[in-house]
Order: sequence, then C-alpha cells, then structure tokens
Amino acid sequence: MQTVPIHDSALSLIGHTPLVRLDRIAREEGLRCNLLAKVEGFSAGGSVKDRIALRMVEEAEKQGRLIPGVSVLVEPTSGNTGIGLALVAAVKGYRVAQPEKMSKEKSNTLKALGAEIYRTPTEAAWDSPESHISLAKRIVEETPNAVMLDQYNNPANPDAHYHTTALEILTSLSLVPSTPSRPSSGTVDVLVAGAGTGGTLTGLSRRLREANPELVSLGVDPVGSVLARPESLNVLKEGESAIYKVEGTGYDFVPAVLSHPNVTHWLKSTDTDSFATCKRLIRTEGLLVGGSSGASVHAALRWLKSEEGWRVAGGKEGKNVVVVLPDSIRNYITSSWLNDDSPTATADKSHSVATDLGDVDALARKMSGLATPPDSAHGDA
Ligand SMILES: N[C@@H](CCSC[C@H](N)C(=O)O)C(=O)O
Repeated sequence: MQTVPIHDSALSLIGHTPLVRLDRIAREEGLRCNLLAKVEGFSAGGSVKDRIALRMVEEAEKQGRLIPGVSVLVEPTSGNTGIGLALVAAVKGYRVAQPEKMSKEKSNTLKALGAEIYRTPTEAAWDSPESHISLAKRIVEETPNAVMLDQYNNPANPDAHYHTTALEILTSLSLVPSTPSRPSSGTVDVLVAGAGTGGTLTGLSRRLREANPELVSLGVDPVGSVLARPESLNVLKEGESAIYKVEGTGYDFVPAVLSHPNVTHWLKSTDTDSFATCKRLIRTEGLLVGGSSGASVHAALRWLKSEEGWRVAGGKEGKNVVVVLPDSIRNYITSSWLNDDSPTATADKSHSVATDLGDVDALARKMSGLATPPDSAHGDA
C-alpha cells in the first residue's frame, strides 16, 4: 500500500499488496529456496482482480467509451472481477451488471456495492445460450449505454499485472539485500499463478521475464479445465470430474488474454489438494486466503520437490519463488469446504447475474428460464 498521509479514495488502495515469506511451510517441506507469496487479498476490493478492473475502466475512459453517471458496466465474472468493477464504479459513478458463479459472500459484497445478482448454471458451456457470457452479451445488446469491458479479451487485463503487480514484486525484491542468512538472487526465479482469464499469469510472466530471461512461469489449472498445455494434461483420468469447486480459475475455453508461449510449465490442481493447502496456509502461516491460493501453493510445492524443480530452485538457496495468492477468506466464510471437516465438502454449482438497474432487472426477469432471481440465490463457492 502507498504511504500517503490521506488517500483520495479507495482506488489508491487497489494493489500495493505485501510480499510475504512462507517460511514455516518452506521449512516443513525442506525447501532451500525463498518461498514468497504476493497476498492480493489485501487489495481494496479483496482480490487480484481489483487491478484489472481499475485499468480496464481507466483505459475505456481514455477511449471515451464510458460516461460517469450514464454508462452501465456489464461483465461475465465469477465474482472477484465483478467486485473490483463494482468498487471502481461506486467511486467513479458508473452502474454495474455482472453475471457468473460466485459464493454467497461475493454476491453479498456485490450487492453492498450497488449490484444485483442473478445466477446462471455453472455447467453451461461458455458459448451456450445459458452461459454467463452469452447472457452478459444479451444484456449489453438490450441495455442503453451498456459497456462490457470484457476481461477475457481486454489487453488492459494482462497490462495491469505487467505495469503494477510485477513492478511491485521486483521493487520488493530489490529493496531486500542478499545476506548470508537470507540469500536472494534479487529477481524472480519462479512464478506460480493460477489461470482463469490467464491475464495475471500472462502479464506477470512478460514483465518478470524481461527482468530474468531464465524465469520459470508455472501456470496452475484445475482438473476439468482446458487451459493447461500440452492439452493431454487436460484429459480426465478415470474417476475425475469436469466440475471443480475452487472458484476463480479454469475455463472450458481459452481466453484471448492467455498467452501460452509466456508460460513454461503447467500443473493441474484438484479441489482436495487446493482446499487442504488453503487451510494449511491459514493455520501455518496465518494468511487468511481463499481456495485458489491453496491450489497455487500446492502446485508450487509439488514442482519444487520434483527432480527438475529441486535442481532449478527448490534445492537452491537464494532462488526466489513467488506464488500469487488471489483472494481472501472473506469470500468463503460460510463455504462448506472451509467449515466442514471434509476438504471436498460440496460447493455451489451456479453462476450469477448482477445488476442494479431497472431495465436490466426487467431483462433478467424476461430471461427467468435462464437465470435464478437474486433472492433465491444461495451457495457457498
Ligand atoms: N471459470 C472460472 C472463473 C474464471 S476467471 C474470471 C475471474 N476470476 C473473475 O473474477 O471473474 C470459475 O469457475 O470460477
């Protein structure tokens, strides 16, 4: 967070998140490298997605696409991008309409920021008429002054991480000298991040590789998603399901903002490992993070302890491994996976539509065959 006497608004509380040593987990795992976490839950809206929301809005303003008090922002989102956009919209005076899968906590936060929630089925293929993406497009077509900033295709998404997240990480590392007790290469040697739109992974990999051409960029993709490469990684094994409960990562199509050539390695994640490692982060490191953070840390540990990972970084003092922790426990306080003993406890399987507008409201009612009205919204993931 910037050190300024008084902030002009919540917008300057977006980003500027801490880089934190995961020393206890690293010690338990016998790692010799520095295991570091970029803890994005400290951002104003509570997630890594605040950054792209602000940048997409600012770029659209520069292009003259948005008029405060008039424009309606419409976005298909699993929640965090929606919260980021609703927060920016609240400060800047735009109105919001946002469809997708989300926890009860995310939808409550959206409502508090002035949005209204409708759900669409998670199982719907991205290009089917029932999907959150199709519904968002129809809302845009039928709503005056509606604009979809489109996190899946908008270059401002990876650019936000190229220009802010990556620079913050490099600055943090440059401020900490290498000492005999705390050796440091001074740069990022391994980046680990989940992919949903792929914007975080792409933008960070691009900038961090400029600083270190040897960067290992490790993408984490849930079992059931199709983002990993080679594509054979995405083929379901016996007993595996295409439905995953961890929110915010994975997809059934490859968004344009995901640049595969920038990613050197991919690992698939499971709900069981992700939720168990999330709880480990909370109990061992005191970091109140969400399920996708567990996915990335679990993947990082797996790779660092593999033959290649140990040789490249895990077994080497001074190598810096940075894992992005995208959001916080705030989004999942009532989630069954967090509260039940079983790490794979059931999660909600629906998507949502959020709107605060009479005209969009009417449109959503017209589509009642596709979307569940807000008051019956439920679920925990
Ligand atoms: N399909 C994913 C979400 C993908 S990326 C969108 C992003 N994290 C957002 O906040 O909108 C899922 O199942 O959650």
